[in-house]
Amino acid sequence: MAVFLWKNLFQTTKGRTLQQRGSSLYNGALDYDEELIKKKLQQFAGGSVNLSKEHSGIGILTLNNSRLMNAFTGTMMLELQERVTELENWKDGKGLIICGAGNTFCSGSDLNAVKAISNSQARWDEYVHVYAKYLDQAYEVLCFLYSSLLPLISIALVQGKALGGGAELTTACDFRLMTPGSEIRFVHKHMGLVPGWGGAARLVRIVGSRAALQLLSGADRVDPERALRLGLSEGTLSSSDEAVSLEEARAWLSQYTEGPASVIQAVKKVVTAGRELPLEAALRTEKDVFGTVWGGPANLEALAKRQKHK
Ligand SMILES: CCCC(=O)SCCNC(=O)CCNC(=O)[C@H](O)C(C)(C)COP(=O)(O)OP(=O)(O)OC[C@H]1O[C@@H](n2cnc3c(N)ncnc32)[C@H](O)[C@@H]1OP(=O)(O)O
Repeated sequence: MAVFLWKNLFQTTKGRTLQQRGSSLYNGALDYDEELIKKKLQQFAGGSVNLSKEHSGIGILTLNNSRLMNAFTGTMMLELQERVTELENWKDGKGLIICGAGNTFCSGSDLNAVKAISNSQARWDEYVHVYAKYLDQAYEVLCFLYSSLLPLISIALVQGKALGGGAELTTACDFRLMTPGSEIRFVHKHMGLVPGWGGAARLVRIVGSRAALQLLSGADRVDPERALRLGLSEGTLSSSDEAVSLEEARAWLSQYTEGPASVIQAVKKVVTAGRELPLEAALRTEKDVFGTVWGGPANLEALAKRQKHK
């Protein structure tokens, strides 16, 4: 499965940046013009995805669609891709916190968009392609977030509710921190669905297949205590206040992002390779990444200081 996910991801990403990857997983005989599909996604407008890049090397990505509990519209999907591309090109970046505005995380895909697409007078093949693009966009960006191609240590700061695709988004981060009273819930079964943004495969890696099966087949509400027990969350923050919890998440992440960006990014790359690649390829990647830091400025500085580790 790991090999499949990795191959699948890299068949579409190898040698290309997120920005350059225009083609859809669903491209086939009924190939639609990308610009046309983009225009169609733009018809499902609303909300925004905001990025602030802090001097500390931590980026804060905020989903902002308070009217719909931060559900993902078509334009938010497009914006998410743009913001992640910006993060990909951020040389000083070390960490990322993903959170929702209005003190709730994300309620998944915009059900209005899904309904509008299926009710439209569009031809069936056009419907399939627009819907596929919507799904594809989310799937690809979340796979990218989870991969070593974006070498930032990431946290999902779960306040309020993370439902459906919102729960899937939390699994695309390295860590999850939850505020008191918050919940992660894979509600897909109740919608007649299964995860489609890569959330099931990642959940299995995080909590194991038995717990994942329970969470998906029961559409269980996972509160901070259960998430901690399952290893789905790293910790419960002390406050559910929006600003205070963000500050706490920042402080938590800073423990791991202290130091030069080149070294932190290299750490993330070797761990991600170990998580996703077959052993032989992971070992080779590690050797290659080592070569990028060995004799580098941080290494030379440490040698000059005669660093002791007492
Ligand atoms: C592969 C991806 C699969 C998916 O993501 S499928 C989508 C999964 N998500 C859902 O089914 C969420 C359905 N919504 C809910 O359960 C509840 O609205 C929710 C999030 C628990 C919030 O409950 P409350 O706090 O009582 O607030 P509320 O229901 O009055 O919601 C406020 C307004 O937000 C809307 N909303 C919430 N989630 C939405 C969504 N995903 N798409 C579109 N609209 C959504 C909701 O309809 C309501 O709008 P309005 O005030 O009725 O106009």
